[in-house]
Amino acid sequence: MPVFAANLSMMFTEWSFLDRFDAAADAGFRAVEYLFPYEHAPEAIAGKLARNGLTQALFNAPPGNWSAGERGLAALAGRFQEFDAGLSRALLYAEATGVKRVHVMAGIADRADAEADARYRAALHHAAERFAAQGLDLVIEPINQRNMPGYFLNDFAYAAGLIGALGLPNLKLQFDLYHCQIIHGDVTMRLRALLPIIGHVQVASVPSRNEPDGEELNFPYLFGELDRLGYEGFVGCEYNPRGKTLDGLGWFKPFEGR
Ligand SMILES: O=C(O)[C@@H](O)C(=O)CO
Ligand SMILES: [Mg+2]
Repeated sequence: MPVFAANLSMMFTEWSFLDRFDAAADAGFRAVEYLFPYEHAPEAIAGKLARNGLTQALFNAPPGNWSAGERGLAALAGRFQEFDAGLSRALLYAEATGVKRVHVMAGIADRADAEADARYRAALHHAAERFAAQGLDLVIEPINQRNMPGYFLNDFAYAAGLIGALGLPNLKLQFDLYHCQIIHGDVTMRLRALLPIIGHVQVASVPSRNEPDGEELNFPYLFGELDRLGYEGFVGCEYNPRGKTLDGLGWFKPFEGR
């Protein structure tokens, strides 16, 4: 059965960020993920993980100025120094939390722009080498244009081609079923084809991005498919609860404590 990681940027937001760790553990989660840890001291987060017996499944490297609309720096011109400083910051939190994979975002840029493409490849190469030295995977995630207009990495085939072309053993795909269904559909066949390069999975129902319990996707089938494929990584629960987080955990009952 999949090992689910509660996404603390979206779930348990009734609690303050640091209290979300306790709430997730009390609800039966054994792992957590979130977008960004950087407003909190690494030791504070490490303490919460340890006290609750939680595994840190994933977080994102600093994305630039998020509140100003930036969504990563890897493909952007003139931002390499800031990008690299962000990697150092992520590595600090990786060491404290024991996380084994970090999501590096591309940024808002035109994928048809050959210079942006070259910058993105060079930045990923650099970041993957820095991460490898600390035993970490670097994951990249195709994101749909409805949620993130103008985001550079907006296609699963392009991401897979890039991972293949760079040939870096620790560069992997973050396969968010929600984005895959919106961008392409045919989720099961893509999971099957891309399994060898998948480093992390995330889920939410489509189109609402609420609990993974229905709408366009058949989650019991997809969770079973991850098992049949032998996927051994985490499945991040990156959804906005319809109401209170705890009231929406019916879908999770069969997996509690795993
Ligand atoms: O799917 C998403 O949006 C996230 O996984 C992310 O990392 C960027 O928002
Ligand atoms: Mg995602």
